Amino acid sequence: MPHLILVRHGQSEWNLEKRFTGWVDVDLTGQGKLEACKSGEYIKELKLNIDYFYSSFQLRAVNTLKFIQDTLRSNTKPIRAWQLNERHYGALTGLNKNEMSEKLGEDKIHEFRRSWEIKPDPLSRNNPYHPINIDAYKTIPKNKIPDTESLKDTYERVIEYYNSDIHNKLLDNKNILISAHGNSIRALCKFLFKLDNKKISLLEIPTGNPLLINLNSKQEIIECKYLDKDRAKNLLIF
Ligand SMILES: O=C(O)[C@@H](CO)OP(=O)(O)O
Repeated sequence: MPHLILVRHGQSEWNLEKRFTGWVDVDLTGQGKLEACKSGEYIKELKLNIDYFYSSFQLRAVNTLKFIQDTLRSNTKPIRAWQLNERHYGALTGLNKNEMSEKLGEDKIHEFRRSWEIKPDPLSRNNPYHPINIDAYKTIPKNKIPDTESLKDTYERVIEYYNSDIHNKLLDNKNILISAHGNSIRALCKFLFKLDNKKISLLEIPTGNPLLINLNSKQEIIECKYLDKDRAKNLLIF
């Protein structure tokens, strides 16, 4: 019976500052590092052998995975996939979420954040926050780098990657851990739990709280739970 563990990175510097982050490569805060170590402890208690460790290209997910692997004393080389990156927030990138709610109204900002197809205006390629100007993304083909994304766009790249690289390993009974982001994990959950557009708009993913998904050999989900139960009340809507 294969296991899939999804972890959203620990609190980032811009989570703390409540800024739209997307592909900007910010690191973890002190609290985020603690959340990552705690995630490692919870995963260790499962006494599972994890065959593959994945992260996005982004520092906050890469470092969360490092803390987890250190806690597990695992030397397995992680696989980094840019397709697991956070949703690109376009022209909202870097702006403060509260200030933007005051300016454009809470409903509008909620629509940008949680609707399925609506996307912010594109971010100019001259903007220093644009991924083409960020070193960590140098190896990604330029024509694959978005200027803005809806959750639907994020879903398309995440699920294409999942189907081509991860699905077969689960079929082969391998245990997999993915360290990624709020919206790339929401995309995966929409696919795995067959959530409709209404349900996915209600799904929030907590930082540093591993979601354990147990599958059967046909890849049907038989159980799913957050490992930090105290921080998971009212969270699951699957
Ligand atoms: O800013 C972001 O990149 C994401 C995740 O932190 O935010 P939101 O929850 O608004 O989608």
